[in-house]
Amino acid sequence: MPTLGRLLALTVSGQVPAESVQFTDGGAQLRWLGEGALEVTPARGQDSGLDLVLSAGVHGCEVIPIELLDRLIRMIARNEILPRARLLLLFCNPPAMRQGVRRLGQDLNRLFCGKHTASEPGDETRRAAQLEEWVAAFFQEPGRRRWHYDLHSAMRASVLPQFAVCPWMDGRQTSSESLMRLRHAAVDALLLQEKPSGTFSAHTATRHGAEAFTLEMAEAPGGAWPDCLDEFLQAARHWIEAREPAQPNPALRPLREFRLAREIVKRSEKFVLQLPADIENFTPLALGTLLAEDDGGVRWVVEEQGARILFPLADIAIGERAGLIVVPRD
Ligand SMILES: O=C(O)CCC(=O)N[C@@H](CCC(=O)O)C(=O)O
Ligand SMILES: [Zn+2]
Repeated sequence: MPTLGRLLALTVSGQVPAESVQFTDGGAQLRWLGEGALEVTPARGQDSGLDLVLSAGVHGCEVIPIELLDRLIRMIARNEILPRARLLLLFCNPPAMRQGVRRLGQDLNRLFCGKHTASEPGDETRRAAQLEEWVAAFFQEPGRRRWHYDLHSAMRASVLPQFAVCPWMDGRQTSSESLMRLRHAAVDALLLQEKPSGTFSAHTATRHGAEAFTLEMAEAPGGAWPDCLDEFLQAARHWIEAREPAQPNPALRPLREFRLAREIVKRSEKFVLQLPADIENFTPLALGTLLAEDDGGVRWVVEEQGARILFPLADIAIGERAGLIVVPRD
């Protein structure tokens, strides 16, 4: 296998590869761009006109997405997957990956869309700028299809095991093909964001017009690898090979769509989340349930029909998100 197929090991060990350009046996070019970044160009005559970014490790503790991307890169390097798309493959936050933590300084996934320029300079702001530069160079050619899947893992069980977050965009339209693609990747639900944000998928969607999603992959409790992760790998392989599903699989249930109703934000040190620490994502919430309390008698109570909790987290700084209340989309 070309040594660049070991991008994850190179990234974690901080090594610079001896050769920055290599070829697979099938003639695809692998080009190391810098720490954690590999560009793949299909063999001559194989390019289908798709530019695909797959990223993982924005949060260094989310190991399942890192492992999924590593597996795909190795399969490409071993010529087991023959790319028919240009690929930009990114391990986004090497220092946090080395330490196995979500973040070392600032949350990298809040610094895109240029927000790094207005933040305290540090490793994360520099990395966000670098990732934005690589993406801009990658998406340079007009007229090509642009997709980005930023792989995450919510680090807790979920009633709907795999889900996607669609960033807000002015006049956003999610095509039926992109929804079908998510369903084929064993994604159960889609959350549509209602306002601009500084996530990586928001950046590629709003700045480069890419069809971009944050994908929250299922957990593998106790190392038990659920089938939906293999289904995702199979779908990702098809994206890389530019093979669209021939026709909708009638066995697939439609994607369940949700929208953000409210964001619970910690306002003071007195903030207390009144939910079990191990509550699953997408747990239904009864009307009137007390979710959190904060200074000055502030009470977060469920007021929305069909509400569910997403990303509950008590251990956060003041001003940060402690959870999302989501509701089914009409
Ligand atoms: O906050 C959590 O519980 C972890 C899951 C996570 O990292 N989610 C992403 C979502 C990004 C998006 O809204 O597209 C994040 O918070 O960055
Ligand atoms: Zn994450």
